[in-house]
Amino acid sequence: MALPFFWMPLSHAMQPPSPHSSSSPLSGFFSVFRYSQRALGLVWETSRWMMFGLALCTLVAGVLPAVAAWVGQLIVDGVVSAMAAHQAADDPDLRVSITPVLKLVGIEALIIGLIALAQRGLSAQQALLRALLGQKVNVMILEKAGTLSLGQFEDSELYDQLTRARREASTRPLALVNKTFGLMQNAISLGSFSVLLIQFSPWALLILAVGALPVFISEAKFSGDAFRLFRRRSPETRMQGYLETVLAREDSIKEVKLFGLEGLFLQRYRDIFTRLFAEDRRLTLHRESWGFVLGLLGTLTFYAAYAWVVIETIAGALTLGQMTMYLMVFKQGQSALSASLTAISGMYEDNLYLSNLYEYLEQPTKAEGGSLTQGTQPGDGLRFENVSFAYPGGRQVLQKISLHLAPGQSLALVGENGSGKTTLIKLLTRLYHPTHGRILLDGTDLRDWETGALRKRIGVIFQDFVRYQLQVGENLGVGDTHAFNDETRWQQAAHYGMADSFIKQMPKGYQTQLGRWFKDGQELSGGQWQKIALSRAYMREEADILVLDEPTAAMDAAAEADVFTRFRAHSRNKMTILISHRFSTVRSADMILVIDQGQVLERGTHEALLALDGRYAALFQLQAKGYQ
Ligand SMILES: Nc1ncnc2c1ncn2[C@@H]1O[C@H](COP(=O)(O)OP(=O)(O)OP(=O)(O)O)[C@@H](O)[C@H]1O
Repeated sequence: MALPFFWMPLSHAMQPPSPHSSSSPLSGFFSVFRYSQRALGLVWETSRWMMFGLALCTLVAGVLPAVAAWVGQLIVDGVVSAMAAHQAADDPDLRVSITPVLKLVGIEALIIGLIALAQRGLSAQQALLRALLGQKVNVMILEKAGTLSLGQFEDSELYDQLTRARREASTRPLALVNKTFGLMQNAISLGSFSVLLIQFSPWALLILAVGALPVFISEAKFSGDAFRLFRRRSPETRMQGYLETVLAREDSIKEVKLFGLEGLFLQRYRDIFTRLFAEDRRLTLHRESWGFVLGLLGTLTFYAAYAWVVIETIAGALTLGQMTMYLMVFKQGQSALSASLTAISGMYEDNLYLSNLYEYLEQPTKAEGGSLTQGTQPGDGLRFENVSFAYPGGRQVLQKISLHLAPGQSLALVGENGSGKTTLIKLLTRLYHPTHGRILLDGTDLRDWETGALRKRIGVIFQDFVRYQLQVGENLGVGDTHAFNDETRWQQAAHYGMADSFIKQMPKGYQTQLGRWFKDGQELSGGQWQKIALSRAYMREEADILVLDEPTAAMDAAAEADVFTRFRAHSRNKMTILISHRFSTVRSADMILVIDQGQVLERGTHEALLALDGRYAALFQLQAKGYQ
C-alpha cells in the first residue's frame, strides 16, 4: 500500500523538479527562497518607494494586532475593576470610573484604524506594483525573445518554455514578493503573540505549531504536483491555444468555414480540455480533501487550548481580561501561523514558476556575428564556398554549394519545391550558419560581419513576408527603421514596388490602417500585399544585395512584367538574387542555378542552359508549351 503523502520527508515534498534542484534536504527546503531575492530585486528596480512603503505597512500590520490584543485585555480587566469600584462606592461618579476604560477603548480604536490603514496601503501598493512588475517582466521576456536565433525559435521545447513564461511568470514575481512580505508580517505578529502567550505557558506555543504543520506539508506537496502538471502539459496547452487561434482568427476562418472544420477542431479542443480537466479535478479534490482533514487538526488543537484557558480562568489563575486576550491571541496566532505556512508553500510554488521564467531568460544566446563593418576585399561581392547545411536534428538540405556573385550581377535560383532555395537565402542573411563551408561578403566570412552592417547591405522579401496590422506607410517603414515615419521615403519605395497607385486611392492614403484587426482597417488583395512587401525591400536604400523569393506569385502578368522592368532598372549596380518558378522571369539573369535536392544540378545563362538541353531546358519548354 502506498504511504499517504505526508509520510514523505519534508525535503522530498519540497524538492523542485527543476534542473537546479539540489539533493540535500536542507537546501531542498531553502530552495523555497531561491528566487525571493531575485523577485525582491525586481521590485526594488521597479519602485524603491513602494518597496519601502510595503516594508513599513508590513511592519505596522504585523506588530499592531498583538498590541490591540493587549489593550483588549486592559479594557476587560479595567471594566471588571471599574464595575467593582462603582458598586463599592458610597457616592458613585460614573464619569470617574469609566474615563480610564474609555481612554483605552479610544486607543484600541486608533490601533484598529492604523491596522486598516496599513492594510489598505499594502493592497494599494500591491495593485500598482502588479501592473508595473507585470509590464517589466513581459518586457524582459520579449527582449529576450529578440535575442534568440531563428533556430531557437523553431525548437519546440524552447517555444514551450517561452509560452509557459508568458502565461504565468508576469504575475509570479509580485506574488512571491507579496508572500515574502506577508510571511514577514505574520512572523512579526507571531513573535509578538508568542511574547504574550509564553507568559501563559510554553506548551501553548507548541500546541499552536502542531495544529498548523500538517496543512503546510500537504500544501507544499500539492503545489509541487500542480507545477509538475503545468510543466508536463504545456505542449497540450499550446495546442489548445493554437486551435483557439485557428477557430477565431480572420486569416484562417475562411478555410475553416469552407472545409467545415469547426466541428472537428472544436471536438479536438474539447478533448484536450476533458483530459486536462480530469487531472485538474483529481488534484483539486485531493488537495482540498487533505486540506480539510488536516485543517480539522488545527481546529481541534484550538478548542483544546480554549478549554485549557477556560479551566484556568475558572480556577482563578487568569483574570477575565487575560482569558479574552489569550483566546484572541491563540486564535489570531493560529491563523498567522497557518498563513505563514501557506505563504511558504505558496512561495515554493511561485519559485517553481519563476524557475521556469529564469530558465527561459538564461537561455544561452550566441553572440551574433563579429565586429567588422567592411570586408577585406571591398567589391568582391558574394561567395559561397562549398556550403552545406542541415537544420538542427534534420538531414542535409544543402550540399557543397559554391558560387560567386559580383556587384552588378544577377542570380536566379530555380528548382523543385523543397530543393533548398529559401534555405540558401536564410544562410545568406545569416539567419542560420552553414554546417560546412563558408559564405563571404567582400572577402570576409559572414560570421565576422557586425550584424547591423551586414543586414544594412541586404534587402530581402521572403515568400511568407509579414502582413503587419499597421498603417500602409508603417508597413513600408518597417523596411528601414531609420525611415519608419518618413513619408517621402515611403512614396519613393512604393513607386519602385508599384504600390503607389493603389495606395493613393485608399481613404487615408499612407495613413490607412491595413488588415481587419483594428478599426477602419482595409484588407488588400494577395497581389497588393506582395507589392507592399516588395516596396518594403526597396526601403533598404543602402542595400546592395537584393533578394526576392517568389515576389510575383500573386501578381497578374502585366504587373509581373512591370515589377521586373523596374527591378532591373533599380538594381543595375547591385547584386540581385531571384527565386521564381516562372521561367519567363528568370531568363534574363546573368547566372541561373538549377538546384535539385540541395545540390547544384546545372548552372549558366538561359541560352547556355537551353543549349545544354538538360533539366532547365526541359522545364522551360514545358512551361513555354503551356502558354502556346
Ligand atoms: N525550419 C526548418 N526546419 C527544418 N527543416 C526545414 C525548415 N525549413 C525548411 N526545411 C526543409 O528544408 C528543405 C528545403 O526547404 P526550402 O524552404 O529551402 O525549399 P525551397 O526550395 O525554397 O522550396 P519552395 O520552392 O517550396 O519554396 C525542405 O525539405 C524542408 O522540409
